[in-house]
Amino acid sequence: MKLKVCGMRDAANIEALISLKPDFIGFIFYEKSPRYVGEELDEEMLLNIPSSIKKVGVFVNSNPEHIMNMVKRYDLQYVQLHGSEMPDFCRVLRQKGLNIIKSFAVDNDFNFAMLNNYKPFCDLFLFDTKGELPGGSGVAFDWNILREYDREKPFLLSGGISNENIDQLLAIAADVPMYGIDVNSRFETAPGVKDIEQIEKIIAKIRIKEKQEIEV
Ligand SMILES: O=C(O)c1ccccc1N[C@@H]1O[C@H](COP(=O)(O)O)[C@@H](O)[C@H]1O
Repeated sequence: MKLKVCGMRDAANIEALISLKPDFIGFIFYEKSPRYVGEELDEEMLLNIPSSIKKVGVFVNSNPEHIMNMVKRYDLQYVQLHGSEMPDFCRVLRQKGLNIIKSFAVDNDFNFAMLNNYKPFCDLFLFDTKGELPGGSGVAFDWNILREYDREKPFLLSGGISNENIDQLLAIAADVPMYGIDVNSRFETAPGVKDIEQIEKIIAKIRIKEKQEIEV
């Protein structure tokens, strides 16, 4: 199971996170977020992140020119579209060579059939909790609804994931295989600053579960 750690911007915190080798690091380019990268994100430092760790830019209903500029400036390998972007928007960006993660706001009434039009134009889906904010709410949805998903397109799970609910999540993942999880606000000591010890703990839990599965 892959791990994405989202909402990073502090250089020392990013350095510490890199040593844990997450699969993805996310940077929020949504100005209204408390985790917004701002204008002072260190380009040089981002360019030095090992290529095995994929850099993801998170955008909410941004225009394609801005997205392309940020991709080039920070050498982003993925864009996460976390607003109400339509399939054609994903298609246009993907045609420009970008890897697309499209997020969807999920509640108990979520209709998975609406994903069909997105499938040809996305690399990964991301299921987050529906709420008043576009993302970063720290609230989980009832993951049992994932059993209704056909899993034709691999997905990341997000929304309020923490060390308190990871065991429950891993139990669901045994029935509903997921590409990875995306952790964010429940691991923060301050907006945009992650508690590295807590990240180490969740990685250990994921790895123990994977080891148990190999042994069975
Ligand atoms: O984190 C934010 O502030 C944010 C703002 C706008 C769009 C997405 C955002 N983050 C994404 O939200 C989910 C869930 O985060 P949380 O664990 O509930 O805090 C995650 O995918 C982040 O990438």
